[in-house]
Amino acid sequence: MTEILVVGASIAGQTLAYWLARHGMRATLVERAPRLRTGGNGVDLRDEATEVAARMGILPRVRAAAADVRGMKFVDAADRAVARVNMSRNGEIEIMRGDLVGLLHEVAEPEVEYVFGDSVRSMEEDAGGVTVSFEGGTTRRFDLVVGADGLHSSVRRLAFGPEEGALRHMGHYFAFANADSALGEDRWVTMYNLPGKMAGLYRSGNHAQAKAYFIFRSAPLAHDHRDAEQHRTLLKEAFGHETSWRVRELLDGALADPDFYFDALSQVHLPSWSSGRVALVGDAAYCASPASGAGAELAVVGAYRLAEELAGTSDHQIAFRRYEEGHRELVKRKQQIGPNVRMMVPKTHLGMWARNGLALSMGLLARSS
Ligand SMILES: Cc1cc2nc3c(=O)[nH]c(=O)nc-3n(C[C@H](O)[C@H](O)[C@H](O)COP(=O)(O)OP(=O)(O)OC[C@H]3O[C@@H](n4cnc5c(N)ncnc54)[C@H](O)[C@@H]3O)c2cc1C
Repeated sequence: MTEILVVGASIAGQTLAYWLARHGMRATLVERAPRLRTGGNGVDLRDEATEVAARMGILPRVRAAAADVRGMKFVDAADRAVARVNMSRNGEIEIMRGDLVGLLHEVAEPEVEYVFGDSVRSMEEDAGGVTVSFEGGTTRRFDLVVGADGLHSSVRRLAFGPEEGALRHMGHYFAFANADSALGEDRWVTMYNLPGKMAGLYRSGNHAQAKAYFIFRSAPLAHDHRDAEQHRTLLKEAFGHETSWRVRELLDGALADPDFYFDALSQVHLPSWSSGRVALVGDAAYCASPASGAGAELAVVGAYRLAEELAGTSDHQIAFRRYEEGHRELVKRKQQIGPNVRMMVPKTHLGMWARNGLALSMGLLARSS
């Protein structure tokens, strides 16, 4: 039986491990965190990703847990909505990231070996397989290894070299945190802009916990993605002197939140998603960034395709090539995030005015049609 190590138990990793097991392969999932990481805001499933969820038997529960957000509203400093954009769903389902991670765990757990609190220290490949040394001190042998360990993938670093070669800085930094749930309007994403910055609130109809988020434009900063204290300092530098709207309140809450999450808005671009017996899936291979609204979709569809291709041939090189050929086009489309970023974070007052005018006319059009 083919033995596959999948590194990272989130959306890509759990989907992949589930389908590998369904195709008769043995999947071991190793997750660095001591338990599932359930933080984050809403993520979207649409088109083929929704079909994959249906084939996994979780679609009714995904729908039941859907975030129930009506749309986005742009507010002024006095918290008045200057424009609203209703979200036209067209079959798309928004679900809190943690809920999706939990549902995937429910179906994968009976089929898959989970190892929490450990990670890969080194990998040595030979003609017959890969010998993996774990940080916890054990050594095991696998036929293949798949990195599903996110934007700052360790598997990618070990098999493809330093992450600087893969990451593309998209000119912004972002942060998410829990917020005072009395703030914001139920079922609306609220965005408040200053030139090159946005502070916002996310209130889903199905979840009591409000979420705060921040985005700001910046050239690359000397930034260590593991250093939470430094992240707090950088966010404070970007927003600490802003007193308008609710920025101070949201910032104070975010800085005190242990689940605070900060990173550069980055994408992953690689000429190939595999090297020998090691492949990558999800953000590790082709992160499109949270501004794409497509991270979960790319992860679910990519994982499903990779498992299908591995099931279709005993030659992993052919499978890896077919997975890539089948998935590149979707990735390329979803990595085009320029319009989303310009809409969320206009650079100037004029840009904000133009965006609000456009949003207003879209709202009026929607009302009259
Ligand atoms: C805490 C968190 C919050 C997020 N919030 C949002 C959000 O609000 N909106 C949004 O659009 N996207 C968010 N994302 C990113 C989003 O989950 C992905 O874009 C997308 O769903 C693809 O998922 P993935 O499984 O490829 O990667 P991820 O969801 O990033 O998962 C990677 C997994 O690998 C684990 N891992 C990392 N390094 C190692 C290692 N060396 N060894 C073992 N395990 C490792 C991580 O702990 C994590 O569980 C978030 C990611 C995380 C981790």
